[in-house]
Amino acid sequence: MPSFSPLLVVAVALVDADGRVLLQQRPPGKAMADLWEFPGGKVEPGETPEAALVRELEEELGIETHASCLAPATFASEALGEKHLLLLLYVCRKWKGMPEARHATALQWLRPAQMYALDMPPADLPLIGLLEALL
Ligand SMILES: Nc1nc2c([nH]c(=O)n2[C@H]2C[C@H](O)[C@@H](COP(=O)(O)OP(=O)(O)OP(=O)(O)O)O2)c(=O)[nH]1
Repeated sequence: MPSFSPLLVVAVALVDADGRVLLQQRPPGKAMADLWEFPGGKVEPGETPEAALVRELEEELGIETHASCLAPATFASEALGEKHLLLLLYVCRKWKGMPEARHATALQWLRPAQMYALDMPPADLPLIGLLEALL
């Protein structure tokens, strides 16, 4: 019998005043180590996607934002091992604080077109063109 076990993940394109987007590098020892990703993470049971993203941004980058500053942009849908990843991507242009790499190996700001040169998770690749058109 076919089964569907969704993994709900939220992520964000933080966009600065120059139209550049923040990516973070996943740390060694984690799944997809060293790949460049949009900040975010799994939605916990009982959490709204927006609350999860506000929480992840505080935990991972030490920045503060609000659900009203998160604009839904697009999504990715991709098999991931036994599960199926549903990644909701938001755009955010307003936050407080300077992002710092609390969990990631490194951070970088770059234009969507520059992302093609980086190693990113397979689910993220279709998102690049969409961000190029959007930003
Ligand atoms: N944050 C993020 N995760 C992504 C992206 N692309 C992608 O395939 N993923 C996958 C990698 C992981 O399987 C999953 C996110 O899980 P995670 O382990 O990073 O989430 P988390 O921060 O809640 O971490 P943890 O508590 O499980 O350690 O989504 C992306 O651009 N950003």
